[in-house]
Amino acid sequence: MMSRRFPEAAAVGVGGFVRDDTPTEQVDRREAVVASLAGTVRDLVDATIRTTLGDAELHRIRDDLAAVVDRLRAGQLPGPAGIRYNSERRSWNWGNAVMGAANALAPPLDVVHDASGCHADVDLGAAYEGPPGLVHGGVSAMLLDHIMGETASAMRRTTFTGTLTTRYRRGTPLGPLRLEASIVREEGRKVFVAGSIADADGVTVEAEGVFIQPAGAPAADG
Ligand SMILES: CCCCC/C=C\C/C=C\C/C=C\C/C=C\CCCC(=O)SCCNC(=O)CCNC(=O)[C@H](O)C(C)(C)COP(=O)(O)OP(=O)(O)OC[C@H]1O[C@@H](n2cnc3c(N)ncnc32)[C@H](O)[C@@H]1OP(=O)(O)O
Repeated sequence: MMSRRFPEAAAVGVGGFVRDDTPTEQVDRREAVVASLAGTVRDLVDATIRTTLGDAELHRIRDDLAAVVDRLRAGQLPGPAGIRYNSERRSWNWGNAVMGAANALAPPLDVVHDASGCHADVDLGAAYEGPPGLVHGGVSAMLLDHIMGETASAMRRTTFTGTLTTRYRRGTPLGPLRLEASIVREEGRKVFVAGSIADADGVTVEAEGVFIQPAGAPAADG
C-alpha cells in the first residue's frame, strides 16, 4: 500500500498551489481523459456496493482490479494533486474531494457561477448513503462546504472555511439534488455565505458559513 503521508511530495513542492504552464488546450484534453477514467472507477464503486455475485467471482474480480492498480502505479505523482494554474488562469485540481476530475470519490460537483452566487445539480448514488436511502449528513456538509467556498472565493481569491453550520430540516434522498449558495455580506477578510440543498419537494439542508481570506493569502486579482 502506498504511503498516505507524503514527505517526499513536500520536498518537491507538490500538493499546493503550483504554477504549471501546460497550455490550456492540453489541460482540457488530459482532463477529459482522467474524467473518463474516474467515471468508470465511480461505476466500479457503485457496482461493488450493489453486487450480488458469489464469493469466488468476487475474489477473481479483486485480483483483476489489483492488476489494474499495478498498471496505474507505473506512473504516479509523488503526493496529492494540489491546485495547478497556468498563465491563462486556467486552474485544475483533479484530486479535489468534491469536484476533482480524476477523483472517483467526488460525485463530481459541476459548479456554475451565476449572478447571485453558485449552483450545482448533482445526482448522488449508493456510495453517498447514510441513513437508508438518504444522503449521509457529512456528505451534505462536504458538498455545501465546497459550493459555499467557491461562492466566497468568486473565482478571484482564496478563502478557507472558518465555520460551517448546517441545519438538516429533513432527510435528503439519494438521487437528483440542487445545491445553491450566495454571499450574504463581507466584513474585512470574512465572507458570510448561505447555502442549501433541495430535492424536488424543496429544501432539505440549510447552511451558513464564514469563509476567511487567510492573512497574506494571494488573490488572483491582486
Ligand atoms: C496564487 C493564485 C491562486 C489561483 C487560484 C485562484 C482562486 C482560488 C482557487 C480555488 C478556490 C476555489 C474554490 C474553493 C472551494 C472550496 C472551498 C473548500 C474550503 C475548505 O475545505 S478549506 C479547508 C478547511 N478549513 C481550514 O482548514 C481552515 C483552517 N483554519 C485556518 O487556516 C485559519 O484559522 C483561518 C484562515 C480560518 C483564519 O486564520 P487567520 O489567521 O487568517 O484569521 P485571524 O485570526 O487573523 O482572524 C481574522 C478574522 O476571522 C475571524 N475568524 C478566525 N477564525 C475563524 C473561524 N474559524 N470561524 C469564524 N471566524 C473566524 C476572526 O475572529 C477575525 O475576525 P475579526 O477581524 O472580526 O476580528
